[in-house]
Amino acid sequence: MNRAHPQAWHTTLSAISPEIRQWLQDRGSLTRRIQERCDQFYVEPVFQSLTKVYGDESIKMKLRQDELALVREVYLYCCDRPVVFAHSVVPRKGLRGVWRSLSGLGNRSLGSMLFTNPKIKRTPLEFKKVGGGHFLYERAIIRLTTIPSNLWARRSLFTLQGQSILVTEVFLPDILDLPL
Ligand SMILES: C=C(O[C@@H]1C=C(C(=O)O)C=C[C@H]1O)C(=O)O
Repeated sequence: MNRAHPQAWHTTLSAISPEIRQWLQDRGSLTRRIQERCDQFYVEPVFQSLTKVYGDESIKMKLRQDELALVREVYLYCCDRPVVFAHSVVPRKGLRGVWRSLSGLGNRSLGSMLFTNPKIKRTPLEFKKVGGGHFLYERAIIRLTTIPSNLWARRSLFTLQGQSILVTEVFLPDILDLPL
């Protein structure tokens, strides 16, 4: 726990199970990792809007508090079970630039964009355990029938020609039912 900033995201993981660690620290495409372990993978978009960013995301993306960004939220499913809740943020200027195709992505995985262009660079992953009251937790649990007390989340920036998209993924309990 970062006592100075209890709300902070961490660049290292400690005292967690090897199973969830393998998911959290894998820097490859999460979509592809799930597809390799699940025959019926699909993406379900649940929210997309030009809105103000949440919490510390404005600091992370160097945006003013009142600046609008496109927020895309999806669940990644294996069969009929949600295994990841993803929350992605693109500043308005990025929407007019290199990330303009994001708004029309629909139920295609964002990973199909991010991991096919070698010019896209990714920052190191940050991790955080989120619980009641955190906006990521409150939104991630909407599709869950059994509600855990907290969930592991990770995030990183993908940057192309100086324009970034912040991708945050919240790992849902059923992800641990997939083979490692
Ligand atoms: C970044 C990836 O894309 C995944 C799909 C997303 C989407 O479709 O919005 C968002 C984040 C990821 O869970 C990936 O597959 O690694």
